[in-house]
Amino acid sequence: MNLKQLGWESFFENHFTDYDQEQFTVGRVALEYKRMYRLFTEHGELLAEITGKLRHSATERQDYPAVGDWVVISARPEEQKASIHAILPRKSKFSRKAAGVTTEEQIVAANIDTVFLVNALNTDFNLRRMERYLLMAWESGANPVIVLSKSDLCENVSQKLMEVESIAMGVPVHAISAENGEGLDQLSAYLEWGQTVALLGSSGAGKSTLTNALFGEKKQEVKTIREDDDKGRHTTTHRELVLLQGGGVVVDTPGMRELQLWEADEGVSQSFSDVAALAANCRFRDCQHTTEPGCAVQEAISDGTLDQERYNSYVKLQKELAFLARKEDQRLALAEKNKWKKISGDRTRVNRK
Ligand SMILES: Nc1nc2c(ncn2[C@@H]2O[C@H](COP(=O)(O)OP(=O)(O)OP(=O)(O)O)[C@@H](O)[C@H]2O)c(=O)[nH]1
Ligand SMILES: [Zn+2]
Repeated sequence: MNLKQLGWESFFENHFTDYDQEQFTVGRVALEYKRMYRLFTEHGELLAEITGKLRHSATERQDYPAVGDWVVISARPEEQKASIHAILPRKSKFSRKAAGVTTEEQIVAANIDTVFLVNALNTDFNLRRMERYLLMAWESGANPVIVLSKSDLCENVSQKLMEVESIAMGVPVHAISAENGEGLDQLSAYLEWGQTVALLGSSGAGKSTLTNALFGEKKQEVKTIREDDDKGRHTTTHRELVLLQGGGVVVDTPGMRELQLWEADEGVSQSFSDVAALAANCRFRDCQHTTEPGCAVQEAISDGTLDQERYNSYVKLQKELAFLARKEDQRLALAEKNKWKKISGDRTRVNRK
């Protein structure tokens, strides 16, 4: 496998120079099991475990490898195995709140260049949802592209395109149909050699159909490793990174389907830069945009330049984010405490020797 095709580039290379090049090489995580990782490497596919040292220094879930991560490994190609020593810094990442009572960050996929925000042009069409997806995309560090699918089922595509462009804030918007192939060629620019693409969108939006239409015949067969377990020998074919022939990589993880909003402060200001620009013109610095005199936001709503629903959506997201931030603060305090417990625990063990 060619590292460049897998998405290896100077960003990662620069970080890899910190490691001994004689001893280590790199791989990209294609699938995550409970304790094992399936990696794409120069030596083909390897099955890897993280070293005790890495496990020991990991205090949070995000300290463990995720699909799409580039990891520093020592490879044992003859056994088709490897050990993961470190995770290289992530260029972008999609996270979600890990299930449970605490809001721990769980990384769903890392190092995505472009994310297709897929929304169907029929009954699925919902600007408020698109705003949320945009927010997640900005927050992730990947470049969003809005894909309006099922254009064959829509009578007024140009009207819809205009509506979307009003909230898209300069993000490219493409109307496509996997059914009749319309617009598909516009997407190929994002799928060049070495590029990593992911798709986000609600169930039924047409992600799988689009994936098949775009990549169906391009999927590269990956030589599978046979592995032993107590049930005997078998081969797994499922991968969450899909390699394309002559192209890049598609991330296809179930986790992307369940994404929730996570700490998206920066995303809010980018997605709602129109609201932020208006708010800067309010007479009072601390204007709450409710009943204050000289409120530019309320003015814009009443003269129709700002859509009331868009503003409501902004307020709602702000509230959700404030709530998440409070939970996150509590979680960080706890993580810090646990880290110190772990460190002082180590010291106790050392002292006892
Ligand atoms: N008419 C038309 N139907 C489409 C198009 N793309 C997808 N569909 C149909 O929409 C339905 C849902 O498509 P999927 O690709 O399974 O949607 P998905 O987003 O992958 O859904 P999940 O797997 O639940 O996340 C299927 O019945 C598709 O045949 C299109 O361009 N035109
Ligand atoms: Zn105001």
